[in-house]
Amino acid sequence: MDESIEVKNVSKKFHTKNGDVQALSDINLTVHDKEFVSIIGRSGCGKSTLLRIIGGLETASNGEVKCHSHEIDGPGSDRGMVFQHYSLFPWMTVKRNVEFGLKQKGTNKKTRSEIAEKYIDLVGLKEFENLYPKNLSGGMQQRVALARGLANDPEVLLLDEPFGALDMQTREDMQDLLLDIWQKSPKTIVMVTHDVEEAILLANRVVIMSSHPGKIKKILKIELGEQRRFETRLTSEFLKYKGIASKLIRSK
Ligand SMILES: Nc1ncnc2c1ncn2[C@@H]1O[C@H](COP(=O)(O)OP(=O)(O)OP(=O)(O)O)[C@@H](O)[C@H]1O
Repeated sequence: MDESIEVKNVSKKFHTKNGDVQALSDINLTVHDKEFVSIIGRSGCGKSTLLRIIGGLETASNGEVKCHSHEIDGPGSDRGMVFQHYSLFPWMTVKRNVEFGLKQKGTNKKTRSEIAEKYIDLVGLKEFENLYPKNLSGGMQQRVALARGLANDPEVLLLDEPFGALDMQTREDMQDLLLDIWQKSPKTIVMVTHDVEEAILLANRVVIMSSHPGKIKKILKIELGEQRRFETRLTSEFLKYKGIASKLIRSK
């Protein structure tokens, strides 16, 4: 399998007026092409910092980070990010928001309209494509953000707590949707989450981090097959993984 993301000996220190914060220490992680990796750990363990370094929004203090063998030195269209707080453009309709990245890439009007409509339909917002973000609920805005991330078709999709602000039911619907999309057309995804079940249900591997400084404690391979659904959570294998991961997160 080809390597998509390579993180080698990465450390990150933030300098603040109250002193230095060692957010990450000696992180080594390889994400393969079309692999789904989730990152989980206690608050402050450096999950978002690691994802932001991969996204090129933050630079590592030490070590190297590569995407398809190219050193990452800033954001790039090969890596798309979806955040918890949607970051939609309030002055653009749903459709324009989804089309935005395609327009930046120079995709012609007809093609970007077709692609945007496909993903808007996929996330169940067909009737809302001409509305503005302020007229949508949080869950709907999150679906727009996901549609935009997918429409850009980056080689790597980086998701930072993408469903964190949603109620449980909407969150589960979104997880099902993401599973469905990933099973139909796999792509490399790295997702940060606080939710152990979400991490296990969606991923091929779960990276469990420890805090202060943020380190990788364990990488858990999840062998639940490709055809996962909401009901997979009820299986004994799933509960076994949940038990192992929960214990690792709590352990010192
Ligand atoms: N820009 C920054 N300046 C200073 N310190 C920072 C900055 N960003 C993050 N940190 C610190 O780095 C550490 C890791 O933060 P990070 O946001 O990556 O953790 P996290 O695991 O994503 O947390 P959470 O689960 O609460 O979102 C924390 O101690 C945080 O205070």
